[in-house]
Amino acid sequence: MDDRNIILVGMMATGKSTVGAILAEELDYELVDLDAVITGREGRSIADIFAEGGEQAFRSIESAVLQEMLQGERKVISTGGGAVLAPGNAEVMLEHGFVVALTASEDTIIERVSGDENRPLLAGNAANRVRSIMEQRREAYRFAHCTVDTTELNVAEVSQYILLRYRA
Ligand SMILES: Nc1ncnc2c1ncn2[C@@H]1O[C@H](COP(=O)(O)OP(=O)(O)OP(=O)(O)O)[C@@H](O)[C@H]1O
Ligand SMILES: O=C(O)C1=C[C@@H](O)[C@@H](O)[C@H](O)C1
Ligand SMILES: [Mg+2]
Repeated sequence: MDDRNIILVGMMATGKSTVGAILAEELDYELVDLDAVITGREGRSIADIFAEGGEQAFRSIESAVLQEMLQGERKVISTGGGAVLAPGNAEVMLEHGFVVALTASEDTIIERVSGDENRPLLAGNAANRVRSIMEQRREAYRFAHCTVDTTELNVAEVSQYILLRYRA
């Protein structure tokens, strides 16, 4: 039986947290939601970390927690959408598990984030921010071992597909 970690990367609202929870349950693996670990340890919201230290402060906490959480095996690690950005993080993820990139169409992401106030990078016109961030990150998720387009799949279907690929 394969004990490698499964690491989910991808743009905001592609389902990393939701699908990660399903996978961890199915495999009886430890669930690590990076955003939740960061807010739990910091005792403040992601929005507050951004407001108080800027995006750079958040990114350095995120990289440190990521590298720590990647140690060990039998974990499902749902990363935040920008965890792939800092130099070296992609390589360390590839070394420590099976990396799955979740994608979705621009319109799908815009619909999934509507009404959610917890993403500081989407402050202002969320639809325009999603378009511009997707453009900036066009190549950022391509390093993954496999990619799943979630636009037409429900979260159970996404999880089943990942399990098939993981066990193959
Ligand atoms: N395949 C899917 N079909 C329909 N809705 C989905 C799907 N995946 C996720 N969602 C919905 O989209 C929203 C965002 O999902 P989730 O929080 O899991 O995304 P995320 O990738 O963890 O985002 P972030 O990078 O901001 O942490 C939730 O309301 C979730 O139910
Ligand atoms: O895509 C991003 O840069 C982010 C996604 C979220 O998961 C959080 O990590 C934070 O809001 C930043
Ligand atoms: Mg998440």
